[in-house]
Amino acid sequence: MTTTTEQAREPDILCHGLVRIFSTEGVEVQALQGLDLRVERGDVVAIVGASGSGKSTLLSILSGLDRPTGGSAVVAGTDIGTMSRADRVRYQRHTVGFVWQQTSRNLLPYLTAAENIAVPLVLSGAEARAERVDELLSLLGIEHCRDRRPEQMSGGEQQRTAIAVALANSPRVLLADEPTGELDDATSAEVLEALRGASERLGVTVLVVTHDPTVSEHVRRTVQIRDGRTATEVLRRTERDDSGAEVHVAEEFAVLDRTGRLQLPEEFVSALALRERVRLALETDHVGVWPDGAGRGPSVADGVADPGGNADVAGTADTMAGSAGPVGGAARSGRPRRRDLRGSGTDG
Ligand SMILES: Nc1ncnc2c1ncn2[C@@H]1O[C@H](COP(=O)(O)OP(=O)(O)OP(=O)(O)O)[C@@H](O)[C@H]1O
Repeated sequence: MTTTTEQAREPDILCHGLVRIFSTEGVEVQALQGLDLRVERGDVVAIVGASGSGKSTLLSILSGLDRPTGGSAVVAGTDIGTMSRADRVRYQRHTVGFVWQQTSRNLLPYLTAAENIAVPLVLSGAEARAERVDELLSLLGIEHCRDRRPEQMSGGEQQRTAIAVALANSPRVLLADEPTGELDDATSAEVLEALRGASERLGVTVLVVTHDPTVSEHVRRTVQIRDGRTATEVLRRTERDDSGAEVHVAEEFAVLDRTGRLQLPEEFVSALALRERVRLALETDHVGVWPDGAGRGPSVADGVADPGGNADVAGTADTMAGSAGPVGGAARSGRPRRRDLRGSGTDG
């Protein structure tokens, strides 16, 4: 039996080896290629990645609109791959809320903000609806939009109303696909802050897919997807420096999956012209990676690595903690041409 303490520790989103293959006219596209992701309860996480990397496919699966071809996805204790049709309705009504990029998908155009927020409450047979509508209008700072239809609101107000609709039935997880895609920078910031505020006040877990470069100012964790897999993560925290001033620190990590695979950053691959095969060596506190054919890599016979003239791309136990920049950091002395990703950078 699962105890309350164990439940509190369970992540709200747990994906293992998630695969989604689309087949159209005999052509197969692997949109997700064994994606692993863990999001703790109450976290706000941004998913970023190039177009076609699999972000929307991931969100469709987590929202119960699509099924994975392989692997598993468990959201707030519900296994998405095995749920029945009835489970799905319950799941979409009570466990997850969604916000899409297009307002037309989020709000009914002929209803006011208050009426839109009431719709999911009516569908689920909730009581005390008027109080809940008031509470959400106030939480999202849109009381002034109560009696306005979407066309009478700004883009940001429409998206904040959409967040209120998504939160109406108190879901554990809020999924947002490009919620700021049609907004200017200032309005995007308002919407991202609204998501963060909702998480802080209600404890809801938020996963937001975005191209918005300013997202880093609003979330503590950004996960990058590349070719259908989680590739790197940036974690941010606030610290005090020696003079007591507040500084924002960002660290970049590579993601190591359960089978030990990790993706090297593109910059590293191109900097050393790594192709097809690389040489690896286990050192006392890190793993070295050398181009094949460099001629000076680790000796297979004695297992001793010779880093001279090569770059050492991996870090210590935390694998690849990097600086605030895309990738890069201070070189260590005594190891020529070495680019070390460890160490903290400040981004503000
Ligand atoms: N229904 C589908 N049928 C066939 N291929 C699909 C389908 N949906 C997505 N794909 C393909 O899967 C891959 C991942 O698509 P997805 O929409 O998840 O990417 P994305 O990262 O969200 O991209 P964008 O940022 O442009 O929205 C792409 O190659 C896409 O063409």
